[in-house]
Parts: sequence; C-alpha cells; structure tokens
Amino acid sequence: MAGRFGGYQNEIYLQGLGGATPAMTTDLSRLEEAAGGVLTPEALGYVAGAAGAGATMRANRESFDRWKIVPRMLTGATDRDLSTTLFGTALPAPVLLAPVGVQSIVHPEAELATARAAAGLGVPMILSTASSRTIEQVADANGDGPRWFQLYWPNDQDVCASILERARKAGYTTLVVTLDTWTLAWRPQDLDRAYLPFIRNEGTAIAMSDPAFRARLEKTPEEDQPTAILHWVGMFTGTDHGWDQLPSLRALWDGPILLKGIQHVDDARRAVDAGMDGVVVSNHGGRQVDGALGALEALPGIAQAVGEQVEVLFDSGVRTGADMFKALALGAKAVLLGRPFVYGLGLGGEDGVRHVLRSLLAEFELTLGLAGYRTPGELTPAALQRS
Ligand SMILES: Cc1cc2nc3c(=O)[nH]c(=O)nc-3n(C[C@H](O)[C@H](O)[C@H](O)COP(=O)(O)O)c2cc1C
Ligand SMILES: O=C(O)C(=O)c1ccccc1
Repeated sequence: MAGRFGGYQNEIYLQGLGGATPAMTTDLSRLEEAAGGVLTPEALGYVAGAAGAGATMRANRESFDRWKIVPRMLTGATDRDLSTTLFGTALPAPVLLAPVGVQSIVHPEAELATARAAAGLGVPMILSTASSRTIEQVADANGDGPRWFQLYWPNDQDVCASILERARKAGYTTLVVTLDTWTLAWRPQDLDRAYLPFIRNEGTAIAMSDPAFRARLEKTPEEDQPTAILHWVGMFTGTDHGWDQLPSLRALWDGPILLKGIQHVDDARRAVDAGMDGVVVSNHGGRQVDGALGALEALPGIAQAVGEQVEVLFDSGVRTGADMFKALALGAKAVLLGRPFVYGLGLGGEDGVRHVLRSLLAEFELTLGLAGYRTPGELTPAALQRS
C-alpha cells in the first residue's frame, strides 16, 4: 500500500523522459477552468454553479484557506500508508467519490466510466439516486470495487423499499441519505438558462427502471415520458421528512447508514440518537443554502461531539491533497470528492476520473509525508494553525 499513490509523481516524470506530458492538468484547483473548454455551457453551469450569489461556495474555499499546515521535520515519514477502515472494511485511502447525479451531461459513458475508474483504485463510489445509469449497470461496471448508494428519500415507501432492495442485491453495502436537497435551491446559473437536467430525462435511469415506480404510472415512461418524469420529480423533491421517520428507513436497510448534509452539532447528535452509523458534514458544495457557513467551519465541533460514536465524513470544497490533510486533521475520517472528479470525467472519461483521483492521492501522500506524518490516523488539529 505504501507509496502506491505517491508513485504517480515518478510515473509522470518518467513519462516526461519519453517526451510525454499528462493529458490534463495536475493542478486540481484548475480543473474547472479546463473543463470549461469541453463542457456545454449548460453542463458547466450546472456542475460549477451554486445557490444564490455563491457565498456558501466561496465560504467553503475561504474556510480551507484560513487553516494552515504546520510541517514537522525529522519524523521518519518516508514510508507512508494511506489506508483506513470504514465500517469494518479496509479502504486504500480516506477518500470516496461523492454522489453526483446526471453524469451523462458531462460524458456519454457517465457513471459507468466513473465506476470503472473508482474500482481500479479500490476507491468507493457513492451512486446517486439521480444516476444516468441503473443501479445494476453501474454495479456491473464497478465489478469488485466497493460501492455505496446515496438515497434521495422518496415520499413513497414502496418505491423506497424497491430501490433499496435493488441496491442491496447489486452489492451496495452502505447507505448515504442526503437530507439537504428535499427541494432544489435557487440556482441562478440554471434558472437563467431555464436548464434542469432531470426534467430533460437526464439522471432518471433508476426511477424509470424501477418496477415499484412504474407500477405508479398509468402509462409506461416509454409511452408518456413527460408524465413519468414529473411523477419522479414530485416523488424525490418537495417533501421534507422528519427525524421520527428514520426508523422506517432503518427497517429497509441492514448495513450502515450515514446522513449527508449535517451542519449543526445538534443534528449530528440527533443522528447518533436515531441509531445512524455516520454523518457527512456537507453543505452540498454550496448548492443549497446560500449564506450558509463554510462546511469546514462545522467540522471540528461535530467531530468532537460525535466522532467517538459514529463515523464523521466530510465534503464541500475539497480540491487538493492539502485540503484533504486539513479536513482529516479537523476530525473527518474520510472525505468525499465532488466537482473535481466530474471535471475529470468531462475531460477524459474513465482516464480523466482516474487521473484526478491519482493526482489527489499522490498530492495528499506527499503533503502528509512532507508535513511529518506517516498515516492519516496521526493527524489531529495540532497539525494546523488558524490564521
Ligand atoms: C453536478 C452535481 C450533482 C450532484 N448530485 C448529487 C446527488 O445526486 N446526491 C447528493 O447527495 N449530492 C449531490 N451533489 C453534491 C455532492 O455529493 C457533494 O456534496 C458536493 O459536490 C461537494 O462539494 P464540492 O463539489 O465543492 O467538493 C452533487 C454535486 C454536483 C456538483
Ligand atoms: O444538483 C444537485 O446538487 C443534486 O443534488 C441533484 C439533485 C437532483 C438531480 C440531480 C442532482
């Protein structure tokens, strides 16, 4: 395991001896700019866009910038090991691919390319309910790779049960229930273009292939697509649930359940009280509540309050290996990578996602070692200074 990710650096330099340079940038903070050259304006606006005036998305980055790494010397950190364990399963590194719907808007192979790249590295992929491919197709492409499933909690218990049963049968082990997007926020980038991918039938594969969902329709989606899409949108958005409904979800899923979108320490405590196995501290990449706090600001308090009892994961604003280092030092057990892998997918399909993941993990491994640490588990807030 040691050196497995850092080796990407040597590989790139060695290829340089033969005159080759990487197909896309190794500066992960510049991927959005690069993707701007290949995505349609609608797709770029959808992926890169945020809620409102973008204040939360900017706050996500500002909160990373406020923390600085304080490197230690002569610690013998030459031999690193990035591996970690989540819910009893070993992972090669503390990173997962965040659930991202409608991937067909950036690349024709969509979630299948992502699933292949993730499986090749042993990195878990979290499949979105709003996937452009079915649960079973993505599982096939993912082979023996680890896979988690993200639920947009439908307001129809039969459809919910059917989707979760399909996920279980297809080998998804862990459930991530996203709570922060029970309706879409005000998103000017999309509103100005009157663009919404899923009402154009992007990202509806799971619902359209679901027997319980189809049973709700008078005409099949093939006969009357607009009605089917409207029914789907109504089922997955517009209804907030309550804490008292979590037991009904628990009854439908045997494996670990995490709640995604947790930002208040009291909600993290409620998740623990409700018997959940983890939380994802996240503000959805600034795509939901504009004016909300930078997600990293919420992390230390939540990690302190519940980190001993459940797994605390983090996303929103992670762009580089240094960002991973900071989130782990502030209490995350692992991070979810969001937009950067989507840009990699748009730029280069499966190879692009692989490049982004390998770059992130190589940079993280080098940062870890050069700051004086051998393993992610050694990181604590003492590795950082707030400025
Ligand atoms: C295009 C796009 C689609 C997304 N779709 C979903 C989704 O279907 N389910 C979900 O839980 N989160 C979704 N998210 C949120 C991500 O899981 C993650 O929380 C967010 O991207 C993290 O922020 P970052 O991209 O700034 O790192 C989506 C994000 C983007 C950019
Ligand atoms: O765009 C999003 O952030 C998102 O979560 C979503 C919601 C529904 C369908 C596709 C993506």
